[in-house]
Amino acid sequence: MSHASEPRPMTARRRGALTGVANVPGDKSISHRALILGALSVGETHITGLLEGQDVLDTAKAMAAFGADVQRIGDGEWRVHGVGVGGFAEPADVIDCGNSGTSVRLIMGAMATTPITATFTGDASLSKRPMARITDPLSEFGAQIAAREGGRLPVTIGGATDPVPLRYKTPVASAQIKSAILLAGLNAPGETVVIESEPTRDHSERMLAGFGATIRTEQTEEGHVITLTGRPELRGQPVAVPRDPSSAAFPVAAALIVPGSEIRVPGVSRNPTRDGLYVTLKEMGADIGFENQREEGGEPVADLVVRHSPLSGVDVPADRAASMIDEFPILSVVAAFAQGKTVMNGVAELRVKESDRIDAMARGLEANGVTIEETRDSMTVHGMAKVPGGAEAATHLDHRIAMAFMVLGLASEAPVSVDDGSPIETSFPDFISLMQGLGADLG
Ligand SMILES: O=C(O)C1=C[C@@H](OP(=O)(O)O)[C@@H](O)[C@H](O)C1
Ligand SMILES: C=C(OP(=O)(O)O)C(=O)O
Repeated sequence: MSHASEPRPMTARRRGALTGVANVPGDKSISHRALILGALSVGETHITGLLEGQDVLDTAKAMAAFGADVQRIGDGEWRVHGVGVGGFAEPADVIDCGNSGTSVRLIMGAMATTPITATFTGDASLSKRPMARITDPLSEFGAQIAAREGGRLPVTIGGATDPVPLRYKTPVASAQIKSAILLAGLNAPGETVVIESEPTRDHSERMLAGFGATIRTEQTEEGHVITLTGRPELRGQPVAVPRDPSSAAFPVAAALIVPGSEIRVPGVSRNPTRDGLYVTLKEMGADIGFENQREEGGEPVADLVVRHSPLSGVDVPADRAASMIDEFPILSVVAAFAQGKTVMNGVAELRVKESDRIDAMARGLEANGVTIEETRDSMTVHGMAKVPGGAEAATHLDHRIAMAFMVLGLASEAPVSVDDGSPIETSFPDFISLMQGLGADLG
């Protein structure tokens, strides 16, 4: 699918308090994995609550291209009949992953140990992002790789004919690297082992176990060690996707900084490997309640109740970064309204997301009157009683940058604009209507 949509300028303005219920979309990470594991299973996977954002739709289309039967049967309700581990067919065309790092990296892993060839492309943002972190370990399984200079897309992978299992220590904390290796390990004989220095989101491990793989996680002197036994027969499963804590972060942040607000965000995943933003906001003094804590679809979930709160700046430790890696843009907006400074440590990975998120936030916040300092792997935001606003921020094809600046404009003195809000489609297609439903003036 091609995503060369027209740029969509957007503006957000201060108005009254935000109130009501925010039904945020299904979790993006779990949605991708439900489709991929469904495609690698025998029998039917019935998915409810799937995020129907462009990133996930690109994964669905790719799974059909590799031979799975993928059907949409209603709002967020999908059915996948898979081909089984090692059963992928060679796609007839190039696999265009659009803006989605998760799609391209996990799918490269999923096909790399099957003797077929596939070529992967993406949009201008994805074409700048590093892929050698995935293709290097995949070549150790026996896959043949051809990539553009610097290991960028387009990448062509000739899957290994006789894959060998891998023992691999990830060079950076990344669930995408871990997941690509585990998915490749599915069709290698013996045990594939991934060692992480910091634990990253564990949806692949939870879901692989749920689909019938033998997988275990141990904390050893080497680090966080995940061991998968190859060549399982995965069986299709029902998957109820919980709501995405990374998407919930935007209405939650807006309610915290807009005076008088009180909102409810039901059914949000509270997976501890995704919880760093919420831990940080509580430390800052945020009034967030976690009601009706329960288990849904193998994940802990809760209903969030969020009220406008006076906030104080904090130091976010580097070892928390992986558990909130996509939330730093919106945290930097919240930090602008806190008393004192907020220091975000160990965030170098933000430089290789859909945009260089440190640079994108720093330039946009500065333009809107906020003082921010950056190093290669840290960001410091100086909070202020009144945030001026009044400027446009560039979003660089990055949905989280676009949503973060829209939230800024809901509480700043003057309106805030972005040059292009169209990337919001990738992860949160109903963002504008959901925020308008809470009383926000944006669009
Ligand atoms: O595995 C996943 O679903 C994701 C992992 C993270 O990327 P990295 O693995 O590159 O940190 C995150 O930023 C991305 O939005 C989703
Ligand atoms: C980094 C992100 O996604 P991806 O890597 O899948 O493009 C994100 O959603 O913030």
